[in-house]
Amino acid sequence: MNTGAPLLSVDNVSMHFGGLKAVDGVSLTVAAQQVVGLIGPNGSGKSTLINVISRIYDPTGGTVKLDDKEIAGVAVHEIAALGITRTFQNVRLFPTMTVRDNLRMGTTSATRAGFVTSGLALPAARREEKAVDQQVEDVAVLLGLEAQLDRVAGDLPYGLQKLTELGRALISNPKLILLDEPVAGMNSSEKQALVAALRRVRAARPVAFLLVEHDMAFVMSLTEYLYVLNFGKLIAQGSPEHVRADPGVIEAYLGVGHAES
Ligand SMILES: Nc1ncnc2c1ncn2[C@@H]1O[C@H](COP(=O)(O)OP(=O)(O)OP(=O)(O)O)[C@@H](O)[C@H]1O
Repeated sequence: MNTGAPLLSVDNVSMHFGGLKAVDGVSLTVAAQQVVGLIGPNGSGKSTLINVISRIYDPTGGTVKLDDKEIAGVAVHEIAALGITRTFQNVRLFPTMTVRDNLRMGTTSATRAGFVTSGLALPAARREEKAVDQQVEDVAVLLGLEAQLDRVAGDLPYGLQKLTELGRALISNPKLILLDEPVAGMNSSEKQALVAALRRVRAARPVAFLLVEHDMAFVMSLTEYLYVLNFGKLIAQGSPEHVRADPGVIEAYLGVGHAES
């Protein structure tokens, strides 16, 4: 699947917190429109790596490139305009705002400036606001959220809040969405709804995903390629079938189980 220059290229990235090597010399790539999984036992460095890619952390070492351009120096609030958006392990919506307004918050700063200045009723600003309205409608239809647009986000069931968060990540037409444990806390019908929504998104939009998840059934059903972290280091990579049979991966997971038993 990895033909041509990768969309995302993580090269020898480390993130140390004092003496703790949370991520230690990790390299991985994500091709355009590919769905890649990042798995590993608790504390293996998955979220830390997602936080480096989304510019929450400046890595201690290594480089991250999007479309062959280094993203070091890009501010965290500028990363969506570059083409990388994300969802969080715990839902981070504006709970008192409507779904529609939460989705609007995902538009990039250039578009939002248009939205604010539309108070001046400039024709260009009005056109831009209409375009944002259309983007919101399109994403809501794609995710099955059209009936929820005027509901207050905090009143929605958990699964719909997670879909709203995905919608917010989609609204700026990113090249890459980082999903940090998207099904954590979901019941099985909510998980199925998310899998179906992600399949629709893939069919409709040219977007790649890098997803961190513990739920193996979810990972196996969606990803084309997997990377496995343990104690901050990459210990395996390959197709889901290949990784599932890798003795080092089985040991990493069983090791956790043994330590707990
Ligand atoms: N801001 C921080 N300061 C200090 N240590 C941190 C920080 N963030 C993470 N760590 C540590 O780095 C290591 C990796 O944590 P991380 O959250 O990236 O793992 P994870 O693989 O995402 O785990 P989980 O699956 O449990 O979410 C852990 O030992 C964690 O305690």
